[in-house]
Parts: sequence; structure tokens; C-alpha cells
Amino acid sequence: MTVSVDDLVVIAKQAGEAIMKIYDGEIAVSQKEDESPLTLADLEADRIICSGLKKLYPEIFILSEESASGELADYDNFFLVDPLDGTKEFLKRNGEFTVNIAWIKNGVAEVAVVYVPALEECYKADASGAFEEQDDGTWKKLESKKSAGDKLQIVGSRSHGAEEMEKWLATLTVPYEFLAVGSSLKFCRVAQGVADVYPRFGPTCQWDTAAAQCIVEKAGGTVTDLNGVRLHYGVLREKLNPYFICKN
Ligand SMILES: Nc1ncnc2c1ncn2[C@@H]1O[C@H](COP(=O)(O)O)[C@@H](OP(=O)(O)O)[C@H]1O
Ligand SMILES: [Mg+2]
Repeated sequence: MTVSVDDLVVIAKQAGEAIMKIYDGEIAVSQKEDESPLTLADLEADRIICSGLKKLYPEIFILSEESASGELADYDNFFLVDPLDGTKEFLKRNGEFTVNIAWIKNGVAEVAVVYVPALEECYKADASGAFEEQDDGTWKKLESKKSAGDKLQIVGSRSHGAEEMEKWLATLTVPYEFLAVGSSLKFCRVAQGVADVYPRFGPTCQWDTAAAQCIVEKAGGTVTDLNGVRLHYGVLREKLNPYFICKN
């Protein structure tokens, strides 16, 4: 049993198109139980992704930030979806939000897409490697590499955990530059070699990281907890990830 990454790309782009229609108009916001924002765009993208996946892969369970396709159980493979990661950035209209679909097999994200509709960037990964879509529609293979220049390039959240990040930056003894980026796009910057490291000393949920971890790993990078253990995924696992370090 496997999943075609190009199917996931088509579905992520359909969701991105629906998100952009809402992005270009007036955005109504409600609050979730945990007080994080929820928009019609999150729900529309969720609906499109889940119906697209169900049509092509009716037997595979879907766990999304916004929904689940049935009763939760310990599935050995499933889809893990964040239909709109970076809702705060979406509301700030800075373009740094993503559509994330990962296929998880035995706890590991094996096939994934991260689509950035406002910036028209698309990243995909499967057993053949990680790729970034080019302007002409072809796919460039991503190979883990250090950033250009002699300073360590660090990416971190725009909207969460600034204080913890400041503390960590203060411990560094090498020259560095810090770039604030919203959503799972931070992982893509590492996979591209634009950034060297994305440390996360704050909460994220499984669906925030799975697809982008796959892009980074298939490009040759790593995403591990603070003890060096690779991040893993599971329907019955706690929804929160441990703090982690992503690097190229
Ligand atoms: N207190 C918290 N608990 C759980 N997840 C949190 C959180 N604070 C931030 N996040 C997660 O961090 C994501 C945004 O990360 P970043 O700040 O790097 O852009 C959010 O994704 P959503 O926007 O999909 O809700 C959310 O899931
Ligand atoms: Mg998210």
C-alpha cells in the first residue's frame, strides 16, 4: 500500500485555491476552545482535502486539525492534515501560511506535500526524495546543504515562543542571523538551505510538523526532540509534539 505524492499535490492546490478566495475578501474569525483563531478558510480547506483524499483513498483514515474521518484507533497508516497552518499569519495577511498533507506509515511521514498558496511555492516528498516546484512547473530536487555566507541562519516563529527563542539565541557563540517565518514554511526554508536550523521551544501539534518533517528528511535533514530522537506520529499519540530541533 502506498500513496502517490502527486495526488496529494493536486488536492493541496485545490485547498489553496479555496483559501486564496477567502484571503482576498473579508475574513470572519471565530475562536476555538483553546482560543486559537478559526476561519472559514480552515474549514473550507479541510472539507476539500478530506473529500479529495476519501475519493482516492477511501480505506485510509484521516486525522486533520479540524476533523477526523471516523473513530480514533491505532492505525498503522493514516493521513495527517493541517489544512491551514499559520492561521495567525493568514489573518495578518503576510502570506506565510501553508496547506499540509502527510501520509504516515508506522509512525513516520513517508509521503507529503506542503503548499504555500499566497507565495505560490510547493514542496513534495516521497521515497524518491524532496522536491520544490519551479516557475515552469518542473520539480527541483532538494539536497540538504548549509546556507550561503558565514553566519548560521536560524528560523523561528513569528507569533509564538519569542521569549524562549531569545534565551536560546543568547547562548550562541557563533555569528548568526535570525529570520522570523510563520507556519511550516520554516521547515521548507531549512530543506532549501536558506536556513540551517529551526529550533522550536514551544508547543506544536502533530499536524503542524508531519508533512514538513517529511520534506526536510527526504532532503537529507533531521527533525528530532531535544534528546536527538526523531519526531514520530500516531492517531492515539498525544496531539502535542515535544520541543524539537530541525536542521539541514
Ligand atoms: N499553545 C499552543 N498549543 C498547541 N499548539 C500551538 C500553541 N501555540 C502554537 N501552536 C501551534 O503552532 C502553529 C503555528 O506555528 P508558528 O507560530 O510557527 O507559525 C499553530 O498552527 P495553526 O496556525 O494551524 O493553528 C498551532 O498549532
Ligand atoms: Mg497548524
